[in-house]
Amino acid sequence: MNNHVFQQVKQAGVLAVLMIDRVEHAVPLANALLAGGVRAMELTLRSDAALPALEAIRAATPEMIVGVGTVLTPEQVQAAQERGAAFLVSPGLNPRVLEAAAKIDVPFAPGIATASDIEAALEFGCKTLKYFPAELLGGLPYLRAIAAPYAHLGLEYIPLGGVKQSNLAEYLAEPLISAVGGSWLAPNQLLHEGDWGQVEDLARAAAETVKQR
Ligand SMILES: O=C(O)C(=O)C[C@H](O)[C@H](O)COP(=O)(O)O
Repeated sequence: MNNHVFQQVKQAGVLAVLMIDRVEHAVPLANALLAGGVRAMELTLRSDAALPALEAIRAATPEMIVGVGTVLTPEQVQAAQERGAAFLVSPGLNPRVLEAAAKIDVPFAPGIATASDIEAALEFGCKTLKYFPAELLGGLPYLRAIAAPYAHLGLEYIPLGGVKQSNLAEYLAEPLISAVGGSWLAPNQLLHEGDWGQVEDLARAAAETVKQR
């Protein structure tokens, strides 16, 4: 599977995970993240606004790397790719969905929580995997344990779920970690209040931590 976009996500270091329910929030939000130094984001398909938001962000801020998350069906793979998603992510691993992504060569990071999940992902050539829900599964000690047998394969992981500014540096210091994702960068409350200044501040703090990597 086509994995080069994940090298760009790795360089970005952090991935802002967003639940956008109003398309008009999309561009100011992307601008605030970029102003703070965060240049990768994932729009989750949990609302109808996600795909129109993707189009709006791509048109207004081409420098932002925009992926789509919560991709649960082959139809969603197609729809996200048609609108220009740079990469796709899912909470779990669905072979039908991965097959659809492989067919059209769109980079996909499936969710993994066990060694069996990692092996299923390998079947589809995925090299960057989403470790979800990272903190509840046991954080880095658990990831190191399940990743160890596959160390020679060069897999990299994006932890999501319970990661925030306070544990960001710890995750980024681990060589298995490609980039770190989470919703802490753009909490729903700030979106609803349109507090883009605060989003920019959160992004700046995260970007500073990435620089010290
Ligand atoms: O549905 C998906 O595809 C997702 O990406 C889910 C997110 O990974 C988590 O919701 C992020 O977890 P928090 O940062 O703890 O809020």
